[in-house]
Amino acid sequence: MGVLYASTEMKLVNGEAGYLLEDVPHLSDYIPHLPTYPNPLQDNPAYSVVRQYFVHFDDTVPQKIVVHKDSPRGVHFRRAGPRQKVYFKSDDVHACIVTCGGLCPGLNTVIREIVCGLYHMYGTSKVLGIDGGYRGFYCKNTISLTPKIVNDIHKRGGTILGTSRGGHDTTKIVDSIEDRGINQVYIIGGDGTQKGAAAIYQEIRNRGLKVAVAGIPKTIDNDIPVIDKSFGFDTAVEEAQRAINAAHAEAESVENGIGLVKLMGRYSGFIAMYATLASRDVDCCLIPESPFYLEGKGGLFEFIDKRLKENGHMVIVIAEGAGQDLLNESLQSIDEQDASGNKLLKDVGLWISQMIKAHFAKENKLSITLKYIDPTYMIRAIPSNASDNVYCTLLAQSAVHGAMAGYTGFTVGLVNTRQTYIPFNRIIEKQNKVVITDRMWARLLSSTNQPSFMSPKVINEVDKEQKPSTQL
Ligand SMILES: Nc1ncnc2c1ncn2[C@@H]1O[C@H](COP(=O)(O)OP(=O)(O)OP(=O)(O)O)[C@@H](O)[C@H]1O
Ligand SMILES: O=P(O)(O)OC[C@H]1O[C@](O)(CO)[C@@H](O)[C@@H]1O
Ligand SMILES: [Mg+2]
Repeated sequence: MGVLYASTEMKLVNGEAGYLLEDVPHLSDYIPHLPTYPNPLQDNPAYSVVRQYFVHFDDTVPQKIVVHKDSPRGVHFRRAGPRQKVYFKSDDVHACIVTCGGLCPGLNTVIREIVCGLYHMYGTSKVLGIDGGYRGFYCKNTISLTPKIVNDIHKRGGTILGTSRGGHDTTKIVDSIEDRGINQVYIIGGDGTQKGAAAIYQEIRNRGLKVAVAGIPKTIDNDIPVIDKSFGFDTAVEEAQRAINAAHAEAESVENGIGLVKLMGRYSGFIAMYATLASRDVDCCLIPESPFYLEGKGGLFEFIDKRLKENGHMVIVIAEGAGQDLLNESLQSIDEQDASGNKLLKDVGLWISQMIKAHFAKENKLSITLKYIDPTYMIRAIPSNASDNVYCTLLAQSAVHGAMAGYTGFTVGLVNTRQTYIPFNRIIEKQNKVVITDRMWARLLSSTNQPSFMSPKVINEVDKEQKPSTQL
């Protein structure tokens, strides 16, 4: 195998038959002669029964699992898990955990399992919670975290540490890490947070500090690339069913009833798409990736008219980022941003409700009853469900194993159902989006029987722009 360092950030390892490992940085890449220690897990009775508990140094996971007989082996990521040797003595570990960005089911579970993993698996006893996101590093007091303190936090929604947008000041954050003597930093957050984590890792490396930086990707939007799915997504989709059920009951119970549900998803329509596929009561799903129009032949109004005539009621699910171009045209408003620089969206649910009502009221076309349900924050402020709880536990443990083994500048994530370490660069280079020329969107169209609202010419253009997304 040949090792290729394309830059200080990318660590590529070439192998035979087109094998490529997109490796993660290691503390020993920039600090020579680091001592190693036997992994304390080898004496842990809980794990002693497992044959080959430690992950082999050469274990990697392929990004693509569908291959042809002569395909190159392609991109691989380092398999996550405990290593035979660790780079920190248990007593020397001084870890911290921070949560940033919007809420997501499972945040507290990840916090709990990092703390318990560090204490119970590695015998460490110094873990700090950073209060209120990135700015908490330099303008707030820290919170001491012990297994007792975090014992039942996984049953609560939100984050016990608090969170925020904006306030990322790399120099001040790394000064604070250095001043406090922190040597493992666990950063839980979405795409913006992972960009911030990459900047912190780079500054730590520039200063030559023995500090491991591990990212744990969180977002209900599922807009983080490479990974199979982000934690909290399943819980959010499940909770969205309650809103869709309510919309369906309301619509079904009156003549020409329309139930309209707006779901989160700023740039990616995964929640709307999966909630629609799961429910089977939805007649039309609108997402940011699939443009649509209202008036005229093949437009949304024509479809509503048709469905009401066929069924007497209908349910529409709209992602909050859908149709923003139409909304901006119609309201002629200016763009606003939140503290992190994310575009602040107009309420497309309210707008489209008004447009639909106005359309059918015009010339007394049809008497409709429209109920608009906006469960926005309800789907993300809840505790994680059972499957997300298990997922969060594995992610947290993988992050702890990785940092203890001296890896840094990585995000943990599931790739083809295996826990892996992915370099920050790959995680932050683009956003994961629904690819509307993929099979999944076709499945949705065939389940709702809605039109694609797009001409073949537009589909071709979209095809050129979009590459296949991460499979869920
Ligand atoms: N390019 C960047 N460089 C450094 N820090 C960033 C960058 N983008 C965002 N951040 C910081 O990351 C934190 C979270 O970012 P953001 O508000 O975009 O949420 P997020 O992590 O993307 O989560 P979500 O969008 O899912 O709620 C903020 O404190 C923000 O200042
Ligand atoms: O209102 P807030 O907290 O800024 O967050 C809203 C955004 O956060 C997300 O939930 C992602 O975390 C998006 O779906 C949504 O657009
Ligand atoms: Mg984001």
